[in-house]
Amino acid sequence: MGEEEPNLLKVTEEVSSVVRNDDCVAEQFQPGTKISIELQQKHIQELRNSLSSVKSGMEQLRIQYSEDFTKIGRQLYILSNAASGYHKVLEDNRKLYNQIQDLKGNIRVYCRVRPFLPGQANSSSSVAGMEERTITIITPTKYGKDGSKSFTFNKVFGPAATQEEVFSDMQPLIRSVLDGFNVCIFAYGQTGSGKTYTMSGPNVLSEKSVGVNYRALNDLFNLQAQRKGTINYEISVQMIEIYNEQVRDLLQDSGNRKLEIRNTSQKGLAVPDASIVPVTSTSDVAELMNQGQKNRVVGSTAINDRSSRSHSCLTVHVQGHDLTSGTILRACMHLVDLAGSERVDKSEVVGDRLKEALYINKSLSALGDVIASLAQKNSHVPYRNSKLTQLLQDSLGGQAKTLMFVHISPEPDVVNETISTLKFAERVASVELGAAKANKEGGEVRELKEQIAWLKAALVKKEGEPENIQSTQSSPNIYGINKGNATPVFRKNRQPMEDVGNLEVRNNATPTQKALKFDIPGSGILVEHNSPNSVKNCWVDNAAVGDNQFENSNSVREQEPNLTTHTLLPNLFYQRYTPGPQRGRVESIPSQESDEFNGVTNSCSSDQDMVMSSSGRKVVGITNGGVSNKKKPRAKNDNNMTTRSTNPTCKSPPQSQKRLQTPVRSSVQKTPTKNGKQLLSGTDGRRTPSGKTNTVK
Ligand SMILES: Nc1ncnc2c1ncn2[C@@H]1O[C@H](COP(=O)(O)OP(=O)(O)OP(=O)(O)O)[C@@H](O)[C@H]1O
Repeated sequence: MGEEEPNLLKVTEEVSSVVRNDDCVAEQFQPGTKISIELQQKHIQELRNSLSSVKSGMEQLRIQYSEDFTKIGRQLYILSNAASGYHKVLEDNRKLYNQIQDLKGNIRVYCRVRPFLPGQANSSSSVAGMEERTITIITPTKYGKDGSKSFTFNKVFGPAATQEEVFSDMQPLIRSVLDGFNVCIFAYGQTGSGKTYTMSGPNVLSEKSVGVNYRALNDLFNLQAQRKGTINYEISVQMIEIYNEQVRDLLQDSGNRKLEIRNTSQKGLAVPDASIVPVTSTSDVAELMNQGQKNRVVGSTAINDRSSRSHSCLTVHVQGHDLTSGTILRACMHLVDLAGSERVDKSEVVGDRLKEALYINKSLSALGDVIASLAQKNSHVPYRNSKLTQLLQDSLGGQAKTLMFVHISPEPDVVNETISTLKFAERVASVELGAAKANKEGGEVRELKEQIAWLKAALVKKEGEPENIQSTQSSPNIYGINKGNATPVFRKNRQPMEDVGNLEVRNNATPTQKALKFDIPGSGILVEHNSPNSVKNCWVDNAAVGDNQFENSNSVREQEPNLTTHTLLPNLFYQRYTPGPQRGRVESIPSQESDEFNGVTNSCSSDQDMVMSSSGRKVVGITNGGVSNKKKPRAKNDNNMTTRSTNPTCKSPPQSQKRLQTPVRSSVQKTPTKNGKQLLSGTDGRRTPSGKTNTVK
């Protein structure tokens, strides 16, 4: 404690001196300092106040902004909704437009613009603008005052469009093949504009870059699997090319022979001799496409180093069997990659390439002529001027759903070609084909086919009999079928009813069947020219077949010497007996339209097409025309008629056949006479459109 005291004193002294000093200072500055401190305090207070008011202002602003943002957000939301609604409306409009086009049967036209290729300067493009359905091209002044021209199509795809986008837009069309509609998609455009890219893909394929062909089949397989429980589908493909006006099989690697495009043919194939390969998976398809692409003729030109020198066509055949209703549907889809039109001065081709170019241009110009005729609704359409138009005849003039994919290049130096391509495409879009029809065959048609099969079998038997028809007229057993062993022949040659219903020719068709060429109802028509006696006994043909059919039957036969009667029969028969309101109508083709008629059957599904042709717009239906007209009054005498099918020895027909037999049997029991003469019945018991039965003398 003694030590601490001096320290304490020292500190106290120091403090007192500081206080004194301060007092002195305060005394020195007191008046001004006090004022300034007060001022500063005041300013500080003011600053504080203004800070807090700024703060509250800021808070208000923040609230205001957030309210505004919320409002803007809401409005944006409403706007975006409206925009998407607008797009939906646009999309709906497009769908409705497409539906109208479907109903009118317009050929749909999609346009795709190729991007600039790597290494190309892309500073300027001839495409001035694109919308959903419109494309505007910058034109040389002669095409328009404002230097641009617009074209409208069903859909326009810009250079950035992916393969997937392109495919998804045409997917519904492609899918309709499984509902029995024939479909044709063909890629058109100047050389190097991207047709092969769209249809097949680029040279090196990836999952993303594969084209329509592969995607289409893949999609069909998916649907096939989805519908497995209800419909059984069989899918097979053909791949051909038309090179220098010759049709070649792309699925045959060696010894490729020239094929013919048929007017009517076995199984309704347009090119029956081309390989047809069943496919069940995408790997099958990939393999086939590789093979096909490998076999396709390509060559290098100044415009495209892998230019297709041929038109190629992948045809997908579909047959579906509805497990519940029993309905059979058949349809086919052509996927066509046309060779590109080219100006030979630009493509700088010589020799073989030049020859190819000339063939390509010639066939494309034939296509142009066909389109022009169709657009003008001319009665004569020159389908037969090229193999290409023959192949596409059914799609361009038939009841298929057809889509043309027009391709253009963006380079300004080909703008003239671009414009003529787009003009052509506009013309194509104006062609109305009439509503497409599904190739479905319901129970009634199948029933009739079964009857034919049965009758055909009876005739097979009859052919083996020594007696001719004339000599047996008075006998109830006029065909003597009971004398032979009808049943085994019938059964041996008869195919399962389901198959016969489709009237397909099987490879196991026996020589006996082939020998029937002149002796079945359909071929009985042919007999008329050669054997007048026989025709009197042709109890189906004369009742309903017009003269033109005789001619056409002959022409078919001349062109297709190898066709069996199985092929001829259904076509001719179904021309006459079609279900529905057109049933029983007869084709009458003016001679100047022979082109059209000859090709009308160039069909994916010939039976059905013949059915359709009787109701199609190109066919003049004359119910009472031709021979049938003459025979019609005889229908009144049904009860007095006898018929081949009265033969009691014929083995039991299919269920449906029994129905037809009934009136015939009763006619046998009644006296088959009129005016004291015995009559040979021409009735087959089938109803004519008027509900009467067909009869012939
Ligand atoms: N949409 C596209 N995206 C990217 N490249 C494309 C597109 N379209 C085409 N190409 C490329 O452009 C080139 C020419 O295309 P492509 O061979 O398909 O033309 P083309 O119309 O079939 O020609 P040609 O008629 O001479 O056979 C190819 O290299 C192809 O890969």
